[in-house]
Amino acid sequence: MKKWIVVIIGIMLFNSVSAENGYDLWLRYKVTDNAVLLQQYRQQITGINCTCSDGKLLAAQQELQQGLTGLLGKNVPLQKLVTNGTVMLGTPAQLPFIKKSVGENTLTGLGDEGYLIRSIRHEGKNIILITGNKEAGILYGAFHFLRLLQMQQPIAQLNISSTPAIKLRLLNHWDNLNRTVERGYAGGSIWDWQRLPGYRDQRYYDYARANASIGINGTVLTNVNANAMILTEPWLQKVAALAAIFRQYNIKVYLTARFSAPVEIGNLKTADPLNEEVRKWWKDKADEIYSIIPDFGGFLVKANSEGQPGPQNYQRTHADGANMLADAVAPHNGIVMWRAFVYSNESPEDRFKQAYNEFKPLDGQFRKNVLVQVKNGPIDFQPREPFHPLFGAMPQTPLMMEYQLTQEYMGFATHLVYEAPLFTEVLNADTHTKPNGSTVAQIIDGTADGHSLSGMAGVSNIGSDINWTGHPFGQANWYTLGRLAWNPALTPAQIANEWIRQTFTNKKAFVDTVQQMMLASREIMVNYMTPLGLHHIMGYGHHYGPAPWYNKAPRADWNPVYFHRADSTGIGFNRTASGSNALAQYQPAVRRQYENIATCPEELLLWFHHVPWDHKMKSGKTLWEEMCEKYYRGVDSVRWMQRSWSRLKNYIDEERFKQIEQLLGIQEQEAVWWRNACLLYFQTFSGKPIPAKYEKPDRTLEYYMELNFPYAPH
Ligand SMILES: CO[C@H]1[C@H](O)[C@@H](O)[C@H](O)O[C@@H]1C(=O)O
Repeated sequence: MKKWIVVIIGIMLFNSVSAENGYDLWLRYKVTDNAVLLQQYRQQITGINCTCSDGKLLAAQQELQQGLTGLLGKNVPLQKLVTNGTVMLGTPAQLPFIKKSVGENTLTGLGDEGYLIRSIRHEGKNIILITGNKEAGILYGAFHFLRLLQMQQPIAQLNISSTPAIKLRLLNHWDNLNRTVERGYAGGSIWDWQRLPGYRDQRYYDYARANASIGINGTVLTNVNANAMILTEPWLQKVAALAAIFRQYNIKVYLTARFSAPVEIGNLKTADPLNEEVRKWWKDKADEIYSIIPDFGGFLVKANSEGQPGPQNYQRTHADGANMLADAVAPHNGIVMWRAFVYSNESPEDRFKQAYNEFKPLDGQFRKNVLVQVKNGPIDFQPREPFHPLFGAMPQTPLMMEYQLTQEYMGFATHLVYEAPLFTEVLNADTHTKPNGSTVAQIIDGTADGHSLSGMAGVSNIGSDINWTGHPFGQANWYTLGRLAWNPALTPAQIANEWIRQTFTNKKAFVDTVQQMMLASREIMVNYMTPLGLHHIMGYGHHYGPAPWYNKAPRADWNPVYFHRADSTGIGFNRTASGSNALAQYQPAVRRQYENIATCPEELLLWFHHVPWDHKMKSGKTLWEEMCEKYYRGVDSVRWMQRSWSRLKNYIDEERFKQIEQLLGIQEQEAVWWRNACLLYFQTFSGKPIPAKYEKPDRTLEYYMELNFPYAPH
């Protein structure tokens, strides 16, 4: 009998230690597994003192108590007394000693969301002070403090101050009201509309905690391909229930506004933005929304793009449309994010150019509370794109960055692709629009042109899967968005390091290996999918797997052949003056570099040039040989990731180890698929064989051309 009890308890313990499904994201708060450090932490942290008067402070205090109790493996009590090791939370207004101890200037510099974490002496005791002018800052400071412990950093002499560089740090959900998610690969939408507002799922709290921990302060709940129903009263009540939860975590809710809503749900005959009735309808609608959700953030709008209605339906401009909505929300301090991802109904000669052509002339015409939201590149979230030429081209308008966390063109939730290198590559690009510094980062953080409104958004990769993002490493992309929006100067290595230590373990061998994998993963994907500036050669519609041969789409610019333009003379899209001249949209310094085939970075070559197959590359190889080399290297590198991962079995739980092992297995097969399909197809133009030194494709081009999604050659 006794033996059985021991066995059962043993199994329970084993399960509680080993059951890891990724739900906790990077907020695991497991007991510190370094005995020396644990002892120190236990002495340095003895209790929490908080003058909690407000929801955000309460959230900070709860998180600290939960986190510290977990990390220290003992109860960390709330206490009124100040003792050695007290973690004290409060604003200078609540704790007047702070002003003297910290200094007024330092406090002013923190703004509304910044924080200080300091080891100080107070009432003769050594305490850790977490303060900010507003409760929001303290919440962020509390999460930073927990991060230090999760990363096993020293906390003896803390003197940390931090403020966000970007004001609006947002997730964009492409979630539909029927709980499907456009381009979502991690299950259905986490918004349980049917049971809202009555049922407040624990997931909403955990979602908010995760976002707050990385500084995300807003979420657009609904798809940009919008449904006007969300703006009706019963749905707004559901939104209000979410807003009530998120508010405590300093997260505002935003909605997408369908431009034709006045017609669809308002019974008007028109949605013309200059029509008085229409304008009044939106004003009344905004008033109604704010009466239900007093801190509503505002609207995100996709208009006159891919069939969505917009002001151009009435011969009005994007500025007319945006300003009408901006006027409606302005009395409530709301904002409008108007997307620049537009392309017309007819196939353009070069889709690259359309956003710039439509928006640049409107610079200066938008209201103060409008931001134009621009995708990182000119086409559509490809594995590599040059920076969008609108960055720097509209100095009078705050431009907001839109990244895509969900991996629509990067292997869905199947491939391990860490996106931080892609994001920072764009941020660090110099637009050359100002003599003294005008990187994309400086454009979007508002410093280049003196805008106080600034923003960065990521199209969410979150769904109802247990681990939120489908692929366990998808969490890192969500994590990255928040951290980069807070501080665009962070490097991919820093962010990866933080994420790995919190999500898995601090063990050096694991951290080093996984960090290397993550940092390499984006370029690896580029190599096996679209090396040397190839783009948009994926399967039509579903966007999964290679289909460079496809030419049957209803419009030319949805066809891969439109983008790669391979023929017997060469491959690539000529966007120089002798071609579409899209390069004219960049500043001369950028244009000159890209338009000269000798100075154009090879990684962007086929974005801008139609290059002969025997063109000599920097390596001395011909273009064709180089292309083969890249595709083969891409596959080899996935195999390297597999080998690296296989050595890590003993460092983490079996569940996540196996998941990632299996996913890497599929990624390897699909990298081979991309490589073979693309090279076999392009070979029909290059006229040269795949060099004999490489492993031979074991399938024919016809085989790949007949594959139909979702059937991949596994
Ligand atoms: C929401 O629609 C998406 C569409 O599904 C997607 O394929 C493309 O990336 O971009 C569109 C957009 O960004 O509006």
